[in-house]
Amino acid sequence: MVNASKVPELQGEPEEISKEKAHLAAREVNGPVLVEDTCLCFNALNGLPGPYIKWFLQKIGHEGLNNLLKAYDDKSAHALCIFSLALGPNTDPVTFFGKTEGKIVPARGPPDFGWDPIFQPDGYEQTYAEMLKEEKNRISHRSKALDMGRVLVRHQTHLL
Ligand SMILES: O=P(O)(O)OP(=O)(O)OP(=O)(O)OC[C@H]1O[C@@H](n2cnc3c(O)ncnc32)[C@H](O)[C@@H]1O
Ligand SMILES: [Mg+2]
Repeated sequence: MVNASKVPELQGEPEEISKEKAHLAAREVNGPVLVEDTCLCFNALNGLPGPYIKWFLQKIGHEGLNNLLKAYDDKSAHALCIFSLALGPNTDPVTFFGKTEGKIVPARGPPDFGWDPIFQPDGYEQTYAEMLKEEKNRISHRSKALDMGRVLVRHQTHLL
């Protein structure tokens, strides 16, 4: 387990942040690490809040996030999950990710997990929060990232 306080809060594009975080964490533990980050990217805002969604959610909540898009007709967004696997401090981390397209809506459904109530995936009438867990897991950014991870590991046996 890495002491998260020793890993600096990085800024930049999601993939760079994830890779650098894995690299720093691998240096800290002097061994292999797998890091995961989740971004919520508003297309009208060129991808923001993106990797900073945790802080935006904490500070302005679901209503504030909806308000950020008030000035725009485009409410589309994507949920992005990025994993980076660093086998050690001296190897380049391998990154895999998954993306689910959708739109930002006024909160609906149980408010117990993150921004689930304000994200409605394309092709669905329900928000992530209104879906059954199994249904969300089937289409989620995270499950797509893990699918890509499985494919990568299968094709790169030297990773194991
Ligand atoms: O800073 P770290 O240690 O990564 O903490 P974290 O895992 O809570 O933070 P992330 O940046 O990875 O997550 C971004 C935010 O998105 C939320 N979140 C993550 N996965 C989500 C999902 O599938 N649906 C809704 N919200 C999610 C989570 O609660 C955070 O507020
Ligand atoms: Mg995280």
